[in-house]
Amino acid sequence: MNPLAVAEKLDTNPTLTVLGFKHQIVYHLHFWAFVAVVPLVLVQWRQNHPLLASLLVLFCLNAVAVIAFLKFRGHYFLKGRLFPILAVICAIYSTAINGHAGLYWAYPAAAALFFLLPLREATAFNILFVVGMSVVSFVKFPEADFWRITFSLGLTCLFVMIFAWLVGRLQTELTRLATTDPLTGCLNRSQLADVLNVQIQMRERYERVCSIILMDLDYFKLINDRWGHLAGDLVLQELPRRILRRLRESDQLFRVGGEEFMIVLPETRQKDADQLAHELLTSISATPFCEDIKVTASASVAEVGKGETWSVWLNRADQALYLAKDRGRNQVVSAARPGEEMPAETATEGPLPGQ
Ligand SMILES: Nc1nc2c(ncn2[C@@H]2O[C@H](COP(=O)(O)OP(=O)(O)OP(=O)(O)O)[C@@H](O)[C@H]2O)c(=O)[nH]1
Repeated sequence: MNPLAVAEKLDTNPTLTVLGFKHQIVYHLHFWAFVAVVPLVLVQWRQNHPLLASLLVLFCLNAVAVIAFLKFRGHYFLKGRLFPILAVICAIYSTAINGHAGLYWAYPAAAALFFLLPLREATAFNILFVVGMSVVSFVKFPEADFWRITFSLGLTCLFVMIFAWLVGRLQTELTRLATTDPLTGCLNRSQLADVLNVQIQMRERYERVCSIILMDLDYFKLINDRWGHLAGDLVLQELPRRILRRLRESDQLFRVGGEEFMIVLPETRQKDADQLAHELLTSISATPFCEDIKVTASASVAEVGKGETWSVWLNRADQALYLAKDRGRNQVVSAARPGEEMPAETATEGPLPGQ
């Protein structure tokens, strides 16, 4: 299967929805908080509370900046921390000067903390917040109210913390499911374009090299036909284990098709990637899979060229892989340099599995 054709459809991939979950939360919390707080600026200003009004203006400016950054740059700054810090300061100060009218804002502020900060940070921050609110309510309200406020705010924090913790776990699991292939544990195609684009930017900005290896098992259909689909699956599971033994931490292994894999090798020249590809093919063919299934693979190698898009880069590797298959399989072919054509070849059949 041509990985190019599939990766082209990434824009409509539901995986992006899972990966964009945190951005969505940050966006909506800032947007609706902005809508709610703008009228409060006027109210506090009219009630002659210039400091609180200024803090709220700062809060609104931060919200606008975060929304704009998310909309136009696709990221936000300070990990969204200014929102909870300002919200907490405003809620405590407002309770100190406005009494109950300020206290009501403590509850949404406490909840927002858990959705904007990492869980531990949010928990620590919320403990400080509840202590701060308790001190203010002890000074400001009758003792019965102090206890009510402390317990109700504490309980709200606990409930939201449990909810945020469960949502966080679900999000982690969903991200894992969305980005990895369940059979082999390799990365799936969902982030292929992003990963290649990062390497292209490194090439353009800092002249850093990067190569890819495309690898396709030979006559895999025959393995399925002869030993059964389950044995085929076992071969597909064993293959990444053999490949990963030879890779560096920074290398990434993708399953881009049924029996087709791609390795991204940052900081690796074509010559070195070519040598690695030969070693990988040897490690595949030298020892049978599942004790008696002899497997070979064909591979191609392509170093990223200057000014290339990821699809052109991948296409060069794809052409070279076709050539490796045409030349009889169980071999590595280096991709043509950018702009050059691959030579045409007449097909020769390689050894069949088990032979
Ligand atoms: N067991 C198993 N087989 C799979 C899986 N995904 C794809 N396949 C099989 O892989 C085979 C790929 O066959 P082809 O595309 O003809 O390629 P091939 O037989 O390897 O031949 P060449 O690539 O030309 O050497 C098909 O029979 C698919 O059913 C999988 O997850 N498990």
